[in-house]
Amino acid sequence: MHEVSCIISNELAESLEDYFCEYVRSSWCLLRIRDEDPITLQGFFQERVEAEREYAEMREQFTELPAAPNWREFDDKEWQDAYKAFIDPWSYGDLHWVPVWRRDDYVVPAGETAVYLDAGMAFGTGAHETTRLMAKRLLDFRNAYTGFATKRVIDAGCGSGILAMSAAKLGFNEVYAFDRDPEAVRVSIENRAFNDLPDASVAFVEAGLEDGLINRKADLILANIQADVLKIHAESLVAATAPGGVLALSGILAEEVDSVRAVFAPLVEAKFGEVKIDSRVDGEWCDLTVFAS
Ligand SMILES: C[S@@+](CC[C@H](N)C(=O)[O-])C[C@H]1O[C@@H](n2cnc3c(N)ncnc32)[C@H](O)[C@@H]1O
Repeated sequence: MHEVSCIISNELAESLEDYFCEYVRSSWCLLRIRDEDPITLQGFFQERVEAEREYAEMREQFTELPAAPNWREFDDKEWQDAYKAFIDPWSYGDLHWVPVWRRDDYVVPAGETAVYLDAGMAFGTGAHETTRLMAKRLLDFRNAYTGFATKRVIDAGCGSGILAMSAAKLGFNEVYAFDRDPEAVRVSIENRAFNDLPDASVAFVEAGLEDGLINRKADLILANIQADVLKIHAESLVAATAPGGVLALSGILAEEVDSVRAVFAPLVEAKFGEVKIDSRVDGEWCDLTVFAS
């Protein structure tokens, strides 16, 4: 495994976030451990030539990136151990997210639900606040319905498949998940197999928000994608929400929540005649959840 990294300015980090969103670049991340630290651009690749190609493409657009970034090579075991050391099981209510390599030593109480995961290069280890906010909405939804098994769930931007598989394992039998990143779809399908879920129990499809929601309706939509993208696709997200359903949005920073609400509220009011929107906070992140009446 090859790591490429360099320190970048806050302004460049903002532009790169938009770039990563526009072009699928799942091998890259922006890292700041403590508030006072500078931001590091970091990429992980199996092949160094692939890293060099993507970095060179980025430098064409962002000329302030250094010509000679830092390179580090890990052997596969060292890399796997470093990655695994960061990820712990997490549970909320009766739902447990367990790294696959902890399958044998993590005890799931009888009658509770475990989802086994290896997110690999996809987003969705279960460690992020934005994912956890969605788990809470999923459990609220499950708890609100006794006949819940007939409810349809969509996971928009499924990453590792963590939310879609949680829905399937909690008993929802019409779960449709999509992501525009082919690597995320590959990882999701692999995770579905780790969980012994039949293919038909949760569909994982490569699609973007512009086409993934066409002709679809769901009683619960979970969309943990960044605020700007949610705003662009607000009409399709509201259109895909069934009457009486729930549209749960995440990936929203606290300072962005009002602007997301301002885009969604009039659409919800126009479609459902009433606006019931709730928001929860976890660290610097918020969700925004619409209850369609
Ligand atoms: C923050 S991750 C969420 C992953 C997972 N659902 C979770 O909650 O942990 C966002 C995911 O949305 C995908 N994504 C971003 N923009 C998208 C778009 N326009 N259409 C579909 N997927 C998108 C990304 O590839 C990424 O896997």
